[in-house]
Amino acid sequence: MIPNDLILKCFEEHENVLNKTKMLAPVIEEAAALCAHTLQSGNKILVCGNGGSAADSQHIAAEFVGRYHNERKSLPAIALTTDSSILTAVGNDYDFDRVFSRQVSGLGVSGDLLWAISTSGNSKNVNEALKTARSKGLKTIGFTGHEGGLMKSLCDVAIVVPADVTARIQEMHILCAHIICQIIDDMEW
Ligand SMILES: O=C(CO)[C@@H](O)[C@H](O)[C@H](O)[C@H](O)COP(=O)(O)O
Ligand SMILES: [Zn+2]
Repeated sequence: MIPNDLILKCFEEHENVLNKTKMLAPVIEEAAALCAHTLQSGNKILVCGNGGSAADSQHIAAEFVGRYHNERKSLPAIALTTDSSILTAVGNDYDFDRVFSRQVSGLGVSGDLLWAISTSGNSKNVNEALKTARSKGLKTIGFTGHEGGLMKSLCDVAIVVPADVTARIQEMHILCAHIICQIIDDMEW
C-alpha cells in the first residue's frame, strides 16, 4: 500500500519551502556574482559538504568543469568530497573535522571561492574549511538552512533556506545551485 498521505505531505512541504525560498532571489544573485567574479579573475571554486551535500558538491563542480547547458569553455571547480585517499588519510591521521580544511590549505589561494554546504550550518568539518578559507583570503558562500547555524557568520554570502527539514533544505540548495549555474552559463566566456 503506497502511503499517499505521506507523498502528498512531501509535495506540500516542498511547495511551501519553495515559495519562501523565492524571497532569497537577491542573495542568489549575489552568490552568482561572486562565482562569476572568481572565475573571471582566473580563480577557482572549491565545494564541500557532508552526505547529500557531498553529492551536491560533486554535482556543482561537474556543472562548472563540464557544462550546465550551454556550450562554453570548462570552468575550474573542485569538489573536496571525492578523493577517498585524502579523506581517509586526513580523517585518520588528523581528525574528521579537518578533512575539508586541510584541502583548502593545500589547494586554495587568495581570490578563490569556497562554496560550503551544510543544512544545519553546524557541521564542524565544513565550518573549519570556512575558517581556513577566510584566513587565506578566499571568498566564501554558504548554503544552509534553519537559522544558518555557525556557518552564517563565516560566509560573505549565505543562502539560508527558511526550513527545518534536511531533505527540503537540500532540495532548495540544488535548485539555487542550478540557478547560479544558469546565470554563469549565460555569461560570455
Ligand atoms: O542527505 C541526507 C539527508 O537528506 C544526509 O545524508 C545528510 O546530508 C547527512 O546527515 C549530513 O551529515 C548532514 O549534515 P549537515 O547538512 O547538517 O551539514
Ligand atoms: Zn538526502
